[in-house]
Amino acid sequence: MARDYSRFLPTTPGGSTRTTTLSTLERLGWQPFFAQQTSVEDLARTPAVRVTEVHRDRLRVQGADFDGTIPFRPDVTVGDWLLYDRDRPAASRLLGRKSLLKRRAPGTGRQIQLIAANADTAFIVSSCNQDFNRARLERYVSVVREAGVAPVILLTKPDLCPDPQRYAAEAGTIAGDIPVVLVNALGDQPKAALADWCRSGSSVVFLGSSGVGKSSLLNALSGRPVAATRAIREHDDRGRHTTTGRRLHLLPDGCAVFDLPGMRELQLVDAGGGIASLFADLDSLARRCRFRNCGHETEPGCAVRAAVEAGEVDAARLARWRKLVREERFNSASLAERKAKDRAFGKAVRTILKQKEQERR
Ligand SMILES: Nc1nc2c(ncn2[C@@H]2O[C@H](COP(=O)(O)OP(=O)(O)OP(=O)(O)O)[C@@H](O)[C@H]2O)c(=O)[nH]1
Ligand SMILES: [Zn+2]
Repeated sequence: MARDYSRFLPTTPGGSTRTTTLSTLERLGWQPFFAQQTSVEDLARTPAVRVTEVHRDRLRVQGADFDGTIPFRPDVTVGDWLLYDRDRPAASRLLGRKSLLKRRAPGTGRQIQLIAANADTAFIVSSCNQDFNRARLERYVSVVREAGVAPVILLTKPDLCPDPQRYAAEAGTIAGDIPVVLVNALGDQPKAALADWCRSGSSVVFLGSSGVGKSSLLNALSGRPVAATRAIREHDDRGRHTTTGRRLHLLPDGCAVFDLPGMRELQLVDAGGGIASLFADLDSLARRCRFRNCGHETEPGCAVRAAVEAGEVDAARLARWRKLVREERFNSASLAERKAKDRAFGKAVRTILKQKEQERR
């Protein structure tokens, strides 16, 4: 990223360097939402900086005329805004987030991992081939909406498919208000096709399975190879995991793109609100079930099953919804809750064993 040297240039009469300084911040994604949390005095004392890279031990932060590092902090992720404290960088104030993508960390601890903060738009990328999976798209849409990010569905590889419109039509029925874009990630289409969302000062992220073209899209937008695509990585003896740091690429036209190697496949976490909004009809039907915790399977007085039987609700859609809700419940149950359940189960087992023991005597 080029430093902003405008403050070293003579100011034009009537103008001030302040506007140029501000525009550098705006290029980094500074928006009224963040400015509202600060004051002119705050900013003079502790300038606003954005976290543009996350490494194991440090964070790279960039501001209007600052580009440096601060020690790693677990409560901060790429895309966050901080008020940089020169005297105690590690104590820099974290500004409230516009959006936050997070996931359950893989492994047994299943802690929450912060992935990317303050993204405006998430491109949910899928290809016009066997990768296309409606349930998975719905899952992504739920996660993204719950995170406070606006979803856009991108369908890549239309050039390799005899009937790409079929995929676009199917994706269009997931939710009427989510834009669906067919785009060849390898050609010169991406810039124009994504221009509505990749505006100066906005932050976007590509999410989706491996191989759908996320790196290719990022490269197409930046006009040069910034992300190693799979075709290249496969010929690279250093292997696939050469770039593990998460970062924010600042494109020449002022749009910021998250690059999240190995983190783009999200597990549902706290996506309840997103699922409810995507399946609003089923969600409101479920409120009319006799039992509040109805599983919509065999329970009597189930309004959801009644609607399926009446042909008002598609059974496959109900199945996808149930799966999403189940997965979300599992992922969102805190570790403590799960431990409590395990303990209760252990206790029940011990009670039964004791009873059996007594019966035998
Ligand atoms: N023909 C065609 N090939 C594409 C398109 N998009 C991506 N590819 C190819 O598909 C392969 C995977 O693309 P990548 O951009 O590396 O995919 P990715 O989503 O970044 O993959 P991961 O980094 O593994 O998550 C590469 O060989 C690309 O050249 C497209 O729209 N059309
Ligand atoms: Zn029910």
